[in-house]
Parts: sequence; C-alpha cells; structure tokens
Amino acid sequence: MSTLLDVRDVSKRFTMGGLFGRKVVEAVSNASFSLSAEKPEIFTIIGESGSGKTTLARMILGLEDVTEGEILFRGEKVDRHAGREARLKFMGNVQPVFQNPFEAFNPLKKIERYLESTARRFLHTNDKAVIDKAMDEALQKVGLSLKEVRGRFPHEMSGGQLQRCAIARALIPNPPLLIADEPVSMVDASLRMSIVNLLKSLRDDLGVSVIYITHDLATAYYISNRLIIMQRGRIVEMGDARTVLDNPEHPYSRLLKGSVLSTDDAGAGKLETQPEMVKLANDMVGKPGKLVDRPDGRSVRVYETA
Ligand SMILES: Nc1ncnc2c1ncn2[C@@H]1O[C@H](COP(=O)(O)OP(=O)(O)OP(=O)(O)O)[C@@H](O)[C@H]1O
Repeated sequence: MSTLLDVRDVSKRFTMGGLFGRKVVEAVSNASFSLSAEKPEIFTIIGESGSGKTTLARMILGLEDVTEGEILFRGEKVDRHAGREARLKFMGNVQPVFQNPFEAFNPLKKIERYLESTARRFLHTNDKAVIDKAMDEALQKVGLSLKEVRGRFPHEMSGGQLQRCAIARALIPNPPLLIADEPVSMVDASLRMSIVNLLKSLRDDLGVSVIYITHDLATAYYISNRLIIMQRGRIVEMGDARTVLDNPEHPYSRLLKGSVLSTDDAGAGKLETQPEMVKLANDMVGKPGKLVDRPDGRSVRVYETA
C-alpha cells in the first residue's frame, strides 16, 4: 500500500528571546504517523490550546521548517525552500483551510477574485471559460454555484457560506489532501454540522483525505477515522477514533473526555472537575514516556514508574 503522507519522528523547537533570556519552546516532540494513498480518511489532531496542533499542520504544509525528523508527501520530502515550481506542485496537492473565513478573504475584494486567481495559478491558464468552469465545479462540490457567488463580497455571506467558499477555493487544484485547522470554530453553531458533513462528503464522494484539527471531541468522534491526541507537543494517544474516544487510556485523553459538558450531568449538577484526574494528566507533562502500540490497534504513551 502506498503512502500519501509520512510524518517521521518530527520535532519543532522555537527559540525566543535575546542572548540573555533565551527560551526554547518544544512545540512538537517526535510526532510520527502516516496516511495511506489508497484509503482516504479523516485524520484528526485533538489537543488543548498550545499542544502543537497548528505547528504540526504548518510543518505538513511546508510553511515551517522541521527541527528534527522529516515529512514526506508521496515519497518526496516537504521542503519550504524547494524551488517555485516544486512548491506550486506541492501546494496543488496539499491545500489548507483556515479557521476564520472572514480573515481569509479581504472584505474589499469580491469572493470570485480569490477563486479566479487560484484557478489561474494552478490551472496555468487565462482562458475565462476554463476558469469559470473550474470555479463553478469547485463551488458545486461545496453545495454552491458560481451564479450564487458572483458579484458578492465576503460580508454578504454567512460564516458558513464563506467557509464553503474557502473550501471550494482549496478544491480548485483537486488536491488529494486538505489540512483544515479548526475549520468550524468561527462558524455559527447552527451551521457547524453542515461544514463537518461537507468534510465527510469530500472524503466519501471525492476521495479527499482531510487532516482535521480541532478542540471539539464531538465532531471528531462523528467524522474521524483515526485520531491523535496531543498534550504539550507530544502524541499521548493514537488510533481508531471510536476506540480511543469510547475508552480513552491516557490520563490526559481521559481528562479531555471528562471535560466535555454533558447536558445530563449539568442537569444533575455534576460539573465539578475531578482534581485527581487533572493532577494525573499534569504529572505527565514534560515527561517523555514512550508511545507503545497496543493489541487493539491504538498507541498509548506510557511512563516508567519509580
Ligand atoms: N512562531 C512561534 N514562535 C515561538 N513559539 C511558538 C511559535 N508558534 C507556536 N509557538 C509555541 O508553540 C506551542 C504550540 O503552539 P501551537 O500554536 O502549535 O498550538 P495549538 O495546539 O495549535 O494551539 P491553539 O489550539 O491555541 O491554536 C505553544 O507553546 C506556542 O506558544
């Protein structure tokens, strides 16, 4: 089976401050996982704020250098310093979808201008008919059409519609992989599921793999095939999404699941955090431990006991 994406033992350290107050932040530590080229999937990265999700995504997109390890896309090293042609070819295959669609579009520019310039760039053409066709096809894939979008500015659309336009833009080069960093967190709660379902249909109907980055366990449970849970830069648990979320093993994964607000518990007045779980999860921070493969197909980080 061939590999679409191979993240091999990747770490990222940021150095901050001057000569005298130098501080090193290890944003990602020894992350490894791979996606198959034959079996499209939604692969989710979950973790609290600052756990390294975005840094990992930026390295996969070639927007950030890795400090150690390597990332291969279809066997070729992802390299942000590769020449213009090589970068363009890579970007046609791995497209980002960002969190805030209102930031992704300039409020003074009509939406179709973005779609047009992406089509021109990746299809290497100035032929208006070809560009219009590519834009319309991409918009149809997300449940819109060029007729509906033409002439409109970003503020004339809802957050959900605009995020659909951002996803349509990303689909223009027909990429096999999308990296969606918190794509629903800025969209109204009532429209969120339509975007989540859209990601699902991109996988099921178009064969696009998606790396879905989120804080939200509920949508992760609903759409993911596999997931990794990250705590302060380290993968603490990885495996089939339902296996992991039905019965999380690592203390941090259990804490995350335990922190999800259940309406039943809230109704019963059971909202206090469990201090012993918080302590257990915090005790693991900074300890490398070892990610151990388990017979049920998941991997869980374990620590030596004193
Ligand atoms: N350019 C940078 N320079 C210095 N430190 C950085 C930089 N980018 C990220 N970091 C640090 O790396 C760590 C991981 O950050 P990252 O943004 O990847 O986390 P995250 O899980 O995506 O968080 P969030 O959910 O809030 O977006 C944090 O401690 C952050 O402060």
